[in-house]
Amino acid sequence: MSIDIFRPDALAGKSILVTGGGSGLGKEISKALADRGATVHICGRRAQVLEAAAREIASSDKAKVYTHVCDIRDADQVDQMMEAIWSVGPLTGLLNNAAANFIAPTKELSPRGFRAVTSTVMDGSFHVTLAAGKRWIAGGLKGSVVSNLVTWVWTGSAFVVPSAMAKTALHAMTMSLAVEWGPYGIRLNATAPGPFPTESAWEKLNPLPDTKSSATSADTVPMRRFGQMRELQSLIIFLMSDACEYLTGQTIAIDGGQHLAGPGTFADLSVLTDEQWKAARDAIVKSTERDKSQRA
Ligand SMILES: CCCCCCC/C=C/C(=O)SCCNC(=O)CCNC(=O)[C@H](O)C(C)(C)COP(=O)(O)OP(=O)(O)OC[C@H]1O[C@@H](n2cnc3c(N)ncnc32)[C@H](O)[C@@H]1OP(=O)(O)O
Ligand SMILES: NC(=O)C1=CN([C@@H]2O[C@H](COP(=O)(O)OP(=O)(O)OC[C@H]3O[C@@H](n4cnc5c(N)ncnc54)[C@H](OP(=O)(O)O)[C@@H]3O)[C@@H](O)[C@H]2O)C=CC1
Repeated sequence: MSIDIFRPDALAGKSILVTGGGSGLGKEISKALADRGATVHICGRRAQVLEAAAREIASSDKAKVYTHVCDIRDADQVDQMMEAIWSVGPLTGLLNNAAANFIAPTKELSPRGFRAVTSTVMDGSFHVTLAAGKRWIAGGLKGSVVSNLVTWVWTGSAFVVPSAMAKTALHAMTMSLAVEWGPYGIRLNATAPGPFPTESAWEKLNPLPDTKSSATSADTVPMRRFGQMRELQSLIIFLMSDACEYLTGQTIAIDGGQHLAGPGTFADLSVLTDEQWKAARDAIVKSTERDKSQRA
């Protein structure tokens, strides 16, 4: 049966775990999944944050939202959470969204600082993916894993090296398990969002107003704006739905073209006026005419 992802009940019958669903992008995406009819499980380390988020997510009487206090860095805690979820009903989808990050010169990072980020992003997301995947395989169930990554999986990024490394590891996990688990009907895809300002990320990545990086600025995005939550919500609904089950192993950038507009391209020329473009053309024609005049 084909699924229309624009239907309000496109995710009816789905049960989806959103890690880090208590705040930021995870909370907004959870709202959209619940709105489309999915049962939503959210996890994080702060009970009060999760409870407050659950009240927001369950805005309609029909929505079912479950909260789980779980530190995804701890594989035993993850397993206990999965047991609790499966006692309600099996998941059909997992959004690896929980993350840790901060800007820092790499030479100043302590081993604990490095692990604070990588153990959450890489180890934590792996623990959750494995805990869901082995239950799907044992039960003969299909599943969809989506991971919120970042465009640094293609470009790398200075000053957030543990995050860039750990997200790139998840990009490799997405491609690798898409192949290994494809025969079981388990799909793995990922998103690579550009800047979608959230309170927590901006506090950690943009702590000083006068040292704003182009990474967290709209000016360098070809579309000249930040991402809008509904755009990321639509992409995740699509990836979690049954609309396009042949799609697996892909990391999809949703960044207004930001990562393609790097300093090694001519992206900065988008500020040129028509007059400047005409002057540039005239100068190029002059150069070409000189070359031609020197040919035999
Ligand atoms: C291209 C588009 C632009 C936007 C792209 C955005 C891409 C990705 C964004 C994100 O992922 S944003 C997510 C932001 N959210 C979070 O980080 C939430 C979770 N964060 C935390 O829990 C903390 O911030 C934490 C520091 C990451 C971890 O906390 P934890 O309690 O586990 O650790 P601590 O004991 O506090 O510290 C451990 C260790 O880390 C060192 N450290 C902490 N902050 C810094 C810093 N700013 N610089 C250098 N080192 C730091 C700390 O000193 C500890 O090390 P030791 O001193 O004990 O050796
Ligand atoms: N905002 C943006 O512009 C972009 C964000 N992204 C990605 O999107 C995702 C969400 O980012 P954003 O909403 O901005 O960030 P937030 O900081 O708001 O969200 C991170 C969430 O992860 C949870 N979390 C952190 N550590 C753990 C842990 N050990 N166990 C369980 N939960 C944990 C936090 O809850 P708690 O502290 O209670 O545990 C929090 O709810 C991240 O993966 C980020 O890398 C990617 C590109 C751009």
